[in-house]
Amino acid sequence: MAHLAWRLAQRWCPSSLQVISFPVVQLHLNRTAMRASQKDFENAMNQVKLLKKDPGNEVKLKLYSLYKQATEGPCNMPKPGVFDLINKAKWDAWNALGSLPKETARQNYVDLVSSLSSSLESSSQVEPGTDRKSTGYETLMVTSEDGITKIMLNRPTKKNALNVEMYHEIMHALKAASKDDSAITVLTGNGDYYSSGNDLTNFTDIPPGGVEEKAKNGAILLREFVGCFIDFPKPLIAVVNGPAVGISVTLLGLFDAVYASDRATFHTPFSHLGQSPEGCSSYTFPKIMSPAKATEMLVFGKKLTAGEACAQGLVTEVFPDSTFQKEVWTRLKAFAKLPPNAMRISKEIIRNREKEKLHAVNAEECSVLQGRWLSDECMNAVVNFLSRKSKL
Ligand SMILES: CCCC/C=C/CC(=O)SCCNC(=O)CCNC(=O)[C@H](O)C(C)(C)COP(=O)(O)OP(=O)(O)OC[C@H]1O[C@@H](n2cnc3c(N)ncnc32)[C@H](O)[C@@H]1OP(=O)(O)O
Repeated sequence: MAHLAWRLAQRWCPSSLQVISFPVVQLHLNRTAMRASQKDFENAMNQVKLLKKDPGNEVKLKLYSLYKQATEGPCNMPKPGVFDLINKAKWDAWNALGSLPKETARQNYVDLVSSLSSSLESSSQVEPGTDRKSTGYETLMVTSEDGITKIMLNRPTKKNALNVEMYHEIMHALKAASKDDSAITVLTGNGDYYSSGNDLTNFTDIPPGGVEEKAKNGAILLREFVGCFIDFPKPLIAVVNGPAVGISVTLLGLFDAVYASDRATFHTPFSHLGQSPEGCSSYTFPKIMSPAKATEMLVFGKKLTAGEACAQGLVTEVFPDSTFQKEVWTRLKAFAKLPPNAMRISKEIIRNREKEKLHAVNAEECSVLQGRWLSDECMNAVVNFLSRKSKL
């Protein structure tokens, strides 16, 4: 799915998309007061070809659907099958426009392209070192304020599942946070979930080299991703605002503190999914909570409440959901006032003892998982989820 938008774009803009850093775009899709001419529309199509960076699937689907509506009118494709995910996404986007008039679609397309271009100007005006909100991410909201860089997973309608784009954006945000002037970094989720873990549709975008290549690429991505958490140099704190699943749980063993709402749960259903532990949890969990308790989670998929996770040492402290945000952020702001170099050096001395071991564990876990992703057990579990036969 990650490359869906590129394919979409190339279908109607054959030359490669080259772009801009991409912010949240405020669209007014029903604006009809102005009417874009055919010339404006053609100019906008040419502008899209000049974009330097992938603006993300959701926007590209929007561009695709508006283009189709503007040129062909209401959706006239037969509805693709449930497993034909790419064409289904395109069909859904186009069909959602209903009977929107061609002229309105043309205007909305022009507006969208223009907002993409102007977003480049506004984001480039942000001055480094001041409180700022990053607009360059599609799957995250990143803000830096009061000495705290907050990385918020921002796919609430998908329970903050980590798609390929989000893995890359988190790595990018962590690298930026490691160099910015904030004292601490926080990872949290937008909406009711902290994260539902790996986006299971990641398994559907099969490259020309087939499932073996897919599994190999997944293992490379995962190793690099987890490596960023192992090496992160500043205090890294998880603010677990709701349920956490899979990799969003295992990674907690690499954080320096974990604060959870009493609404949060912690679930690693790897055996149910035909998979195996990652995020260094095969090493960190037995150390944190005892081998037997780790086995209950990682092998038998026992879901823990926030209270249980705290009793077992995975969570630092639990707060009532009604006061969670207020209490946690008050505390984090106080932490962020501590001398940043001292905090960094203290973290370094704690982490350095374990770093080599953690990287070795990470490599081994990724290699084992690469094999699991090719197993019938895993493939059946993914197909069951995608065909909505099973949920956790
Ligand atoms: C390359 C690196 C790989 C690293 C590997 C990591 C391993 C893991 O992380 S394993 C964990 C994988 N996660 C799951 O198995 C969770 C699957 N999701 C669910 O079981 C349920 O969605 C839920 C229990 C989390 C929530 O159920 P609920 O009924 O409240 O909401 P839904 O209607 O199911 O979800 C809303 C919406 O979000 C989509 N979605 C949620 N989680 C995922 C996910 N992990 N992958 C893909 N999509 C997900 C769900 O399909 C719904 O989408 P639609 O509204 O479009 O139907």
